[in-house]
Amino acid sequence: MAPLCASAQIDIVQKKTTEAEEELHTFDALLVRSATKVTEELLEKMPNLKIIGRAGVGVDNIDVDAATKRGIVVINAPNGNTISAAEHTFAMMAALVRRIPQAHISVKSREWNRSAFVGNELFGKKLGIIGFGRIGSEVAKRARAFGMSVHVYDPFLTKERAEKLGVSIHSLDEVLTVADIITVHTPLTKETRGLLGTENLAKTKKGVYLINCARGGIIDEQALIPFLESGHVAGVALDVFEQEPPGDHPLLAFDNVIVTPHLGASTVEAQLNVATQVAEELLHFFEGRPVTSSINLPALSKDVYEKIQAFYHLGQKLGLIASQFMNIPVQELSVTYAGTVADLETTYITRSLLAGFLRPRVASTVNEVNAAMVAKERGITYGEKFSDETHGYANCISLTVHGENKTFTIKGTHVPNYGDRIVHFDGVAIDFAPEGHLLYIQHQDRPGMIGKVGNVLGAHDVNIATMQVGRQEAGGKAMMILSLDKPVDDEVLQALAQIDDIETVKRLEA
Ligand SMILES: NC(=O)c1ccc[n+]([C@@H]2O[C@H](COP(=O)([O-])OP(=O)(O)OC[C@H]3O[C@@H](n4cnc5c(N)ncnc54)[C@H](O)[C@@H]3O)[C@@H](O)[C@H]2O)c1
Ligand SMILES: O=C(O)[C@H](O)COP(=O)(O)O
Repeated sequence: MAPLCASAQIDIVQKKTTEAEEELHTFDALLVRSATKVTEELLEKMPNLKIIGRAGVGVDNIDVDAATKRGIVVINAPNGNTISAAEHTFAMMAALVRRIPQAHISVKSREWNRSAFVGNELFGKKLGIIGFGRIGSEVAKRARAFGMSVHVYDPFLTKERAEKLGVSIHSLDEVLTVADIITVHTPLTKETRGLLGTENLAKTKKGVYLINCARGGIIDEQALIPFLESGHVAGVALDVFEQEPPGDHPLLAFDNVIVTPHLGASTVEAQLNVATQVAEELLHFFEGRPVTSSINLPALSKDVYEKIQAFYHLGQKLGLIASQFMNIPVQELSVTYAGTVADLETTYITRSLLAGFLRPRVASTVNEVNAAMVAKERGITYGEKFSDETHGYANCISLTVHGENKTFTIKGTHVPNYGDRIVHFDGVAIDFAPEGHLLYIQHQDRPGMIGKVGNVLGAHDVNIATMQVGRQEAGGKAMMILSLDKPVDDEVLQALAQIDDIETVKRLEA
C-alpha cells in the first residue's frame, strides 16, 4: 500500500464493502483479497469503478466477465505470494505424514503417546502435482530436495520446462495411480471443479495422502468422506474450502484431516509483496501507463507500451472516424498493418481501434478491455492482416469497414515528432490530422467549390482552421476535409448540401 499512501492523488478508504454502501458509487478503484466477493450486483452499485486490484493470485472471487462487460480492468499480483503458498503446502505435507497437529494436541493435553504417532518419510515417495504453474513448480523444487520423485499432470506444461525442473509429465490417470501424495495447484475453473471427485479418487493408491492449498472445490469435499471412512485415503491437508469459513463441516470430524484457515499467502513477506505489486500497478493505470498483470487485457510491458503508444492513439482515431463516416450497421472490420507498426504488439492497437469504432455506437463505456466483447455482442467481427504496402510512409494502418452494400477504407500513418495523419480516405489520397471538429464534403471536381463552401461557413460564423482537398481524377469524384474551430449544426450541414455539385456532407468528431 505504501505507493498509494505516498500518492497525493489517491484517497484511501479501508472498509468492508457492506460498511461502505453509501460511498460505493464514488470509488474509482477497488482493492480486495479473496474474502471480498466482487459480484455483478456490487459492480452495479459502483458506476465509477475503473479498476479492480486483487492483492493475490486467484480471481475466482471476482466476476471478471461482468467487470469486462463494463470496461473495468481487473489486475492481480500473480507471483507475490508464490513462495509463501509453496512453503505452506510443504509444511502441510510434512505435518500430514508425521501427524504433527495431532501429536501437538496430544502433548498439550498432557499425554505422552509416542506409538500413536508413527508417520511416514517423504524421502523416496512419489509426489503427484496437479497444476504445474508458479506454486506447483516451487513445490516440486522443495520435493526434490527432500528426495521425492515428482510426477506432474498439467495439460499446458511443455516437455522442456518439465525437464528443466527435473519432473516427469504424465496423464492425470497416471499421476492418480502412482502417487503416494497428491497436491493440487490449479486455479478453480469449470474444468478443475471436482477434479478429484468419486471417479478419480477411486483411481488413487490405497493409503494416498491428499493436499489442497489451491482452491476449495478442486477436491470434492463430499466425495472425500467415504474414502476417508474406508481408510483408502490415509490423510488430507486442506488450507481452502468450498465454503469459507467451512462451519461445522463433516470433514473436520476426521482425525486424519488437518486444516488451516486459508493461510497460504498469510506471511508478512507475501502480503508486502502482493500489496506493493498491486498498488504500483494501480498507480500505473491512473497515470496512463501500461499494466502488466491484467486478467482481462493482453499483458503489455513498459517497453512495448512506449513503442505502440502512438499507434494506439492513431488506431483509436481511425476507428472513431470510420464509425461516424459509416453510420450504418456494419458486419466486419479488417485492419492491415504495414511497415514498422507491423512488427509491434498489434493486438493492443486493434483493440484500441475497435474501441474507437464502437464508442459512437454504444451507450455504455467501451474501451480496450471490453471492446472485443461489445463487438461480439453486436455481431461485428474483426481481423488483422499484415502487408508490405506502406504507400511510401514508414508505417501505415489501414481500416476497411464492411457494411451492408457499402465498404469504406481509411488509412493513417504516424509521423514521429509531427503526429497522426490520415493519408487515404474512401479511395482518395489526402493528408489531414485526425483531430477536432472535421467536416467531410464529397463533390464533383469543379472550379469554385472551395469558395462556395467558404462562403456558407463564413455566413454561419464558422471559422476554417485547415482545408485539404483530394480527388480520384480531374473532373471526377473529389473531396474536402475541413477542420473547424467549432462543431457545425444541422442547419449548416443542410446549407452546404444545397450547393450544386456537393453530394455528401458529414460531420466527423475526432
Ligand atoms: N492457499 C492460498 O492462500 C493460495 C495462495 C496463492 C495461490 N493460491 C491458489 O493456488 C493456485 C495456483 O496458483 P499459481 O500461482 O501456481 O497459478 P498458475 O496460474 O501459475 O498455475 C496454475 C497451473 O494450473 C494449470 N492448469 C490449469 N487447468 C488445469 C487442469 N484442468 N488440469 C491441470 N492443470 C491445470 C495451468 O496450466 C497452470 O500451469 C490458484 O488456485 C491460486 O488461487 C492459493
Ligand atoms: O489466490 C491467492 O492469492 C490466495 O488464495 C491468497 O488469498 P488471500 O490473499 O485472500 O489470502
